Amino acid sequence: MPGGDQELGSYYVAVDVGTGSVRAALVDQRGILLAFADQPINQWEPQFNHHEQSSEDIWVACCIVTNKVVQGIDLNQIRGLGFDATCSLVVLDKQFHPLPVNHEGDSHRNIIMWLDHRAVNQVHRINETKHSVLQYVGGVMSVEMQAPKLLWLKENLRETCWDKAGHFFDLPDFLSWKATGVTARSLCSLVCKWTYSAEKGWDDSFWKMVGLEDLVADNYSKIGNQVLPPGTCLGNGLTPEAAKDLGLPAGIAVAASLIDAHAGGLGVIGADVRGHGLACEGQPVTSRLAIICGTSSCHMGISKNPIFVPGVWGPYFSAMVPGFWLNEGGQSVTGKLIDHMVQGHAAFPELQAKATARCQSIYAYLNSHLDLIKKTQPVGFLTVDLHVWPDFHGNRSPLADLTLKGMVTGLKLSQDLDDLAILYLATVQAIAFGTRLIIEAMESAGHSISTLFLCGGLGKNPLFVQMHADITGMPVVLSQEVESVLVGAAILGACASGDFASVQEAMARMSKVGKVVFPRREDKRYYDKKYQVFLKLVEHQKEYASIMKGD
Ligand SMILES: Nc1ncnc2c1ncn2[C@@H]1O[C@H](COP(=O)(O)OP(=O)(O)O)[C@@H](O)[C@H]1O
Ligand SMILES: O=C(CO)[C@H](O)[C@H](O)COP(=O)(O)O
Repeated sequence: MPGGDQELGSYYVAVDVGTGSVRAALVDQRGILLAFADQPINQWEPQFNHHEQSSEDIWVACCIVTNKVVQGIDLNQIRGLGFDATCSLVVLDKQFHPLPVNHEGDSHRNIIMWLDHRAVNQVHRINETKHSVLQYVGGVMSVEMQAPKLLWLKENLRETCWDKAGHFFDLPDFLSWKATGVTARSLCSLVCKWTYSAEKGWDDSFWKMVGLEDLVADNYSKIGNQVLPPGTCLGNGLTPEAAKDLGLPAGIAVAASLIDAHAGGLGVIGADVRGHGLACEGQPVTSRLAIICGTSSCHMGISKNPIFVPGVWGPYFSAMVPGFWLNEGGQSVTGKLIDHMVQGHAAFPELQAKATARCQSIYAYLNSHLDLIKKTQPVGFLTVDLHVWPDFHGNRSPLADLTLKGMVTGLKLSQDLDDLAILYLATVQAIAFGTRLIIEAMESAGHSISTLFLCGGLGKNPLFVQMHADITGMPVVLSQEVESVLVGAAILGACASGDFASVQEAMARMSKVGKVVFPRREDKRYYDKKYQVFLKLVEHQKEYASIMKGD
């Protein structure tokens, strides 16, 4: 009986390809992780703002982790496989071999990563068209989406890449193709990153207007002309060749995949919240905002009707939860920014040595160091005169301005560990203020959000979580399973296997509330003042730019 306790022996394999590593898990029908493995993946930055990866490397990493998580179990118990991955662009030739996305002609590096900002000129021209598809990406297309990257390849690598290309995949779709041989794309990737409409399909006039008419002429075969809802079972399931690579049984169901943030959304947003004293209890699921915080942060809010939020991606129909519209706010670098600030500080070697001596992560060490130096005041008050604007890689939402830069005000001559810890705190706070700005934009356009569901690597950082609660004034729910993105990928595998009738049913069964972190209301006045400063920072940055532009 699907979903019944007698089937607790049915397992799903979930694979999550993040920016920095590939993770896999063996997950049961209750959404519990029985085994976990991870493997770092290579990134190349051949020039500033060019970020590349290798689809071959990534597949090898997927195989390493899946082989590990199924060790010692009866493979007959595995019912389905689900993939999620970052929304990076994979380029293959007509025989499905990698093609170079770089001037060096290195075909091993055949992925333009999501955070790559090489196509600034191209996205600017796309936005100047004011084409109606732009209404569905928050009004302004991001340089991180696929159309500007395709145009860049056509204009810069015509002979070595563009003319030879047979297939452009979003990374999640590349993985499902590799596992099944099916080139169908997921509705999630095409709607969110490629301007496809769940209701109207491709818009020929857009591709012609931006100079990519060759994709239309080919009936979109290079970018996808068969589109399936996430969780749909693909073809005949896992091919014998992929089964051998992954260490899994041939023929098991493989799901149409999801972008990683969307898998995180599925993994957390549908949990039963009864008994936790949360405002969203008894309220529609649209009162919940999933925030997936890894290298970047993604703010996933759903609605029954389309909501147009300037500067926030979407509305996207059925791209995450079937039947719901999705708005996706985001911050292009969050985990990456924290790492950048901490690792670039003069006291970093001292921090590393002290953390290693205590067998702690550098972040656990910094958090305990802040607790020491705060004395009797709340820890957040240590940044009364140190403020950060976090857009070191442009602003994704809600300002949708890739020219914005990072700012720090309140620097001193000291370079000791206290100084590093307080800069780290101010950076974490700045990211949380960015989330507050995104939530305000979503609410003023019609969303009504009361509760945050946070996951991703930064969910392991209690300071990051508490600051998000304090600064937004909303409770933050953490899932029982820290690796909630993998629960989302497992939900896909479970749906593809036919064990659940719908994504909603699988979400309700497999995502579970763990810890709830409530805001410290007594600190509200302080954070409201710091938020005023935060808003001034960007106002001033724009003034500086305009002064420098003037004669
Ligand atoms: N144990 C930890 N404590 C605090 N922060 C962590 C921890 N582990 C990871 N992080 C943060 O999470 C970020 C990576 O998150 P992750 O979800 O693994 O990223 P991605 O999916 O983009 O590869 C890192 O940049 C780091 O700042
Ligand atoms: O654009 C995105 C989702 O739509 C993500 O930012 C991108 O996929 C990278 O994710 P992560 O920071 O978890 O590696």
